[in-house]
Amino acid sequence: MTGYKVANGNGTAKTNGNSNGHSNGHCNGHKSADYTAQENPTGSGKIRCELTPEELRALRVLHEDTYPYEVIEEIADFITKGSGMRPKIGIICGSGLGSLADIIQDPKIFEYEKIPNFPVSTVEGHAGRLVVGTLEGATVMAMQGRFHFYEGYPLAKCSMPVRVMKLCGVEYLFATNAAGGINPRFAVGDIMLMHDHVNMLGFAGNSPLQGPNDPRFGPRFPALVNSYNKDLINKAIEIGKAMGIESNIHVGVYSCLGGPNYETIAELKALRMMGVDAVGMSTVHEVITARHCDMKVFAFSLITNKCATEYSDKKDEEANHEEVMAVAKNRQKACCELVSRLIREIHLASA
Ligand SMILES: O=P(O)(O)O[C@H]1O[C@H](CO)[C@@H](O)[C@H]1O
Ligand code: HPA
Repeated sequence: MTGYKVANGNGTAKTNGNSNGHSNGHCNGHKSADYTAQENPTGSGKIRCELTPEELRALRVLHEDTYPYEVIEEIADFITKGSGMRPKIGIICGSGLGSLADIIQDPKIFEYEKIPNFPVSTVEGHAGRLVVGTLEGATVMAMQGRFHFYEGYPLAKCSMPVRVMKLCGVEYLFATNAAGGINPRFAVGDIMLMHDHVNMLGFAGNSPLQGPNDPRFGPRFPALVNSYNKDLINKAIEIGKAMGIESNIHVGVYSCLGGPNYETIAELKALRMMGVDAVGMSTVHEVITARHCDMKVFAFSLITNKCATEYSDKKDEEANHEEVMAVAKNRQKACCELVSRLIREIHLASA
């Protein structure tokens, strides 16, 4: 064993073995990739200048996770050239809410696996396609499938597509999610317009903006008060009234936890005491990234389950992804109408 550890980009550490005979402690003049020379742990005192394939792979994974401006630019070019469009509105579809992308007209579809340097979706209810087209006259791009921290992606990678959207020309981010309702006034199927968030991953020292800051995206220390656009919230409330679903629309605070496990009763009680109304495992890092690069943000949670905040033996009070998906499917029509009408207003106001 050479005995040192490299992060593999999934938050775990791997120990590299000296299995292929390359780490022999000699400089052989071979021009290798970018790396820091290590003192040879075999004790010969010489510097080892060649990386093992495992080390190179680990470095590549780390590099992929950093997504420099130029890489994001390449992805954005791929999408704008491939679609012939510079979309103005970006939509992220929550669990079971992929139909928000199905209503896009004249769609150009990009499978994530065919987009260079793009991660892949691994969660049921997240198809893994980027759809570019028009909706209510506005140019839009929608992520039918988002990336979550619990899938093993670092937060910067989870929200990297928001920067792609920015470089494609997007000015407005619409982020949607399925969430558990903690506010006792919320019913399953209600929609909570997000007006603020509690970033539990941030409390734990994790941010999509960690690492060197590239000022071409935004400032080192972005302010997050007023992250959720008040005009859009007010317009959405008006639209809710016009749709006759006023009593199912709330304005509240969302909190993102790491997942994939759902919360304990004690955690839910603590969140409620902190003023949280709905809980999920996404969205917050996307909003932070969007605000960092000065996008206007509108976000909502579809309440797919009520979170129990008292101890009980009842199985039906436990959250599960099948229920989340089923409720989202039932409410997709209302969610699509809300989004379409709001996009129409934005489009008309800017025409
Ligand atoms: O936030 P979205 O992607 O809508 O999904 C929510 O639903 C899943 C749990 O059922 C979690 O991924 C949670 O974050
Ligand atoms: N907790 C966390 N994430 C969720 C929930 C929940 O109850 N429902 C949907 N996503």
